[in-house]
Amino acid sequence: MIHKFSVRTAGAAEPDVERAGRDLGLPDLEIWHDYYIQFATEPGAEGIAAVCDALHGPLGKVTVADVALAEGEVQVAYRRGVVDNESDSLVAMCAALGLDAVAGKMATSYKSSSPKLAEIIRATRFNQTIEELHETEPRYETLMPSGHYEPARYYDLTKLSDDELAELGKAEGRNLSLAQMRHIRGIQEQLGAESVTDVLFEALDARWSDHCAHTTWKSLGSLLGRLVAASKDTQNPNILSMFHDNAGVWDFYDDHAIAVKAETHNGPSAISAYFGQLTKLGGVLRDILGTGLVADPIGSFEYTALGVPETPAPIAGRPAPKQIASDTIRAIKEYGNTFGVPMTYSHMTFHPAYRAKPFALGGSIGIMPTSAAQPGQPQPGDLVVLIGGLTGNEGMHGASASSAGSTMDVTSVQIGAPLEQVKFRKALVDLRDAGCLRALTDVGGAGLNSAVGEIGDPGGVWINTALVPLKTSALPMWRILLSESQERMLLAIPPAQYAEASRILKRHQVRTTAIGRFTDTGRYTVFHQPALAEADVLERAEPGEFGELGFDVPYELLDFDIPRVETGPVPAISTPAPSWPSMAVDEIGKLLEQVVADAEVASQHYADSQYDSTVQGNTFYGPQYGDQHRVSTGYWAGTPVDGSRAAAVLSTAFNPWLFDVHPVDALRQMFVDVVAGQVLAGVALNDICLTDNFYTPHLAENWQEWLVGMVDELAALVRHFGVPVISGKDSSAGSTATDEGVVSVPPAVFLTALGKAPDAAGLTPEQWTGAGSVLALIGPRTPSPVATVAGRLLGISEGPLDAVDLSTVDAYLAALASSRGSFRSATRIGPGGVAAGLVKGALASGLGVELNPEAAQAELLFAEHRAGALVELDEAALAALPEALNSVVLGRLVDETGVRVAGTELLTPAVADRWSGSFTARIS
Ligand SMILES: O=CNCC(=O)N[C@@H]1O[C@H](COP(=O)(O)O)[C@@H](O)[C@H]1O
Repeated sequence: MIHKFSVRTAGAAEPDVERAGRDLGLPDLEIWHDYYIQFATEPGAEGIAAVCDALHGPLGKVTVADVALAEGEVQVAYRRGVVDNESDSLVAMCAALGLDAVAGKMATSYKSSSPKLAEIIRATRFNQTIEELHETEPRYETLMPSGHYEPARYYDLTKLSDDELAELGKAEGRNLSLAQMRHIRGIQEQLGAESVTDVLFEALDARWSDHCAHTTWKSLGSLLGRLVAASKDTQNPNILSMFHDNAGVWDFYDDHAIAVKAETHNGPSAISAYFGQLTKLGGVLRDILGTGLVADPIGSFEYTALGVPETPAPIAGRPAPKQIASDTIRAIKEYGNTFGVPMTYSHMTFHPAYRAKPFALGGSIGIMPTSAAQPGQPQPGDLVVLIGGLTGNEGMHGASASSAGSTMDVTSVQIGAPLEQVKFRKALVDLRDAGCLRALTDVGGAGLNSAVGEIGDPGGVWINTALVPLKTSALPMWRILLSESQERMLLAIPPAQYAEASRILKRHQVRTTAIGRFTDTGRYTVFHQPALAEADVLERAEPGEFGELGFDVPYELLDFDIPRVETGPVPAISTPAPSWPSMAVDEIGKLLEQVVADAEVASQHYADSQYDSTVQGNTFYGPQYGDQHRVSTGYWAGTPVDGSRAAAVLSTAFNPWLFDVHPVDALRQMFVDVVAGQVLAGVALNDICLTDNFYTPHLAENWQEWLVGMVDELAALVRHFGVPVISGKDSSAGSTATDEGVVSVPPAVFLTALGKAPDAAGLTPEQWTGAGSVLALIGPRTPSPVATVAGRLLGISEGPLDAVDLSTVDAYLAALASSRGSFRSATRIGPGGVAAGLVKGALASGLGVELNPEAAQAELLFAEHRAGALVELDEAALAALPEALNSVVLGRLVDETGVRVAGTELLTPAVADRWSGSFTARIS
């Protein structure tokens, strides 16, 4: 029997619901969760009352049982085939209450008197790929996912023609090419086997995907190798681990190290922005946990570029940009806040090239003892231990479909459940400290196949998929292997440590199953043998009879050589350089109103304020500052080691409009921007490292040339500045076939910088400190209007980017490091240029600035000098500033708030309002 429990707010609507009601134009909106629970034995009135009590807790909620959906209410629930993560928690909760539940399901209900309720919810809060919308009470016969084990399929590839091979390679949503299928036929022949299984096809489809094997980068001439070689050449002693683990590891202070990683979830976020964005954060936090022998996440960051909110989705049925925006905010809030990690940076960009497939980047940094910085190596006989969430029929082909840019369907969406990850986070740290771990890795893209296959390489490993705890009653072997169900980790535990490890995991309520053993056979072996129990795995290192064999293949047969693609030089673009128009002060004022309303400049407080940035108590600075208004900082700093003032400093640089114009020149500007920003904050040049996230199209003109050109430029910059790149990810399928034709993202790379400083107190503050001081512009200039916010608004779209001379930057950085101490405050110059910096400086501090009359020119105010900064200093300190800072005085700070030039107030109420409200108005 199934009972329904609706947990509703007892009194006034919660702020979140009120906000949602306002956003959706439904002022009387009510939102609540319905939990359906299937019991093996009737719980009775007392049991039902106990469940009600447990569900609503003491927080001003009431739970009503078995109340059907009424008129004026709509409910959104997962489709019947999609298994709900809450099911497990509901069953566990009932067990704790002494009730015999077998399955559960959660739904969200909405109520309003508006006749448009269903229409609005369908358009904004509903994902038809994985959800169903009910206007009357749904009838469930059972909540138990039904199914029976489907045996593996066997194919004798030696008997198939090329056409048949090609067809088989693409069957069931696979993305194997004919060449790859021929290679698999070669494996069959070398094994002397009569047939091979679909399990092997699927395993190799994932293993050889761009996501797992970086095929695009390899085909263009070992691009990753070029970056690694350049980073090695820096001989930077802070590099503890680079590109050979789940994250890069940078030496810190006090015998600690910091792991850093960012990755993207572009493909999934285009289908389900909510789950794509949720799992981008979950996935990257797991990467940090799975680095070395466990790093503990101390910060997350995220960046999303999506289409213009006022435009529809270019593919029918896909979420429109506005929905992606609100789903993103909801997802980031739900994962980050629940996991308990401070948000260090978040930003949303609206750019038409991302309307088909957003740029969904999630990142994290974590702290670890230096002794745990290196990844472990499983030893023969060690147990393969799977911990965390259950495995279900979701995230299928996530890695290969996103790599191939092919259609992703219902089952390719990953579903996140942050609480599951909260449980094993602490358990992993305890396991590390108790010396129980030989090695570990996260389970994410390409599921167990990637985790087991990679951690077992080259020594050897076997697993029994029949031991994997499932959400559904049955899944075929290949689905168990490929499922990208979230919140799982894979551990290598020596048998002698297993008892202790299980005790620790049990204490943290983490599901733990030994599913196989590491070996010294050099073979990767997957089979399904229900007769081999976990106790047998714990007892003996040999599997015995395989039962149904998926594959048993030497690792050396699993390599697939990628043919080399030759590329030409990056295209030469010669367009004349436009100049800024001359503008009267009132025209400057009008332009400023528009500039501050652009999403690159406007306050994103609506989103930022929903993300917890102080949890853990280590945040020293950022991600916002300002006594009067909250303005995004140019960097975040945290002090993650107890009792130490040493700071980790995080900052980013990305601007798609620059990459639209010239990807290689844009990369140079972004590199110099992020590095100069770190030096400005107070980090020494050789204490900075980077992570890269390349997101490039695969069907746009010259995409290969641009990609190679960008990688070579990045390698050259790494060598020049001695700033290494220590981790990264390439997402190389940024072109999407849409109803309007192919839409491609610009070839681009997002840069994240991690720096360290011995004392957080020595970092540069950004808030203006007081009347009387002088405000100056410093740094190498990039005066072109091209790709600036103001330039876009003025319709200037053609022309080159400014060249940045590296020796000028060298001299500037040296001067910056030596004279930084004389600045009372300093900010990076970002989108919107000096003018945006002045407006934000005044709004943040409540102080004002009187600009020199000659400052009233468009170029000075709106050019985005990307390596430069706005600095505040005492007049007396001006004379001592080194030449290489290239300083020019802009004006003087005064008590009366505002930005005044030639007697005109530029910071009008309209400017302030547009800066505060534009972002919110566009996405809500
Ligand atoms: O599973 C959680 N997260 C980590 C992860 O490995 N995700 C994998 O990346 C794909 C998106 O790639 P993109 O479209 O950005 O190139 C996604 O579909 C997953 O397979």
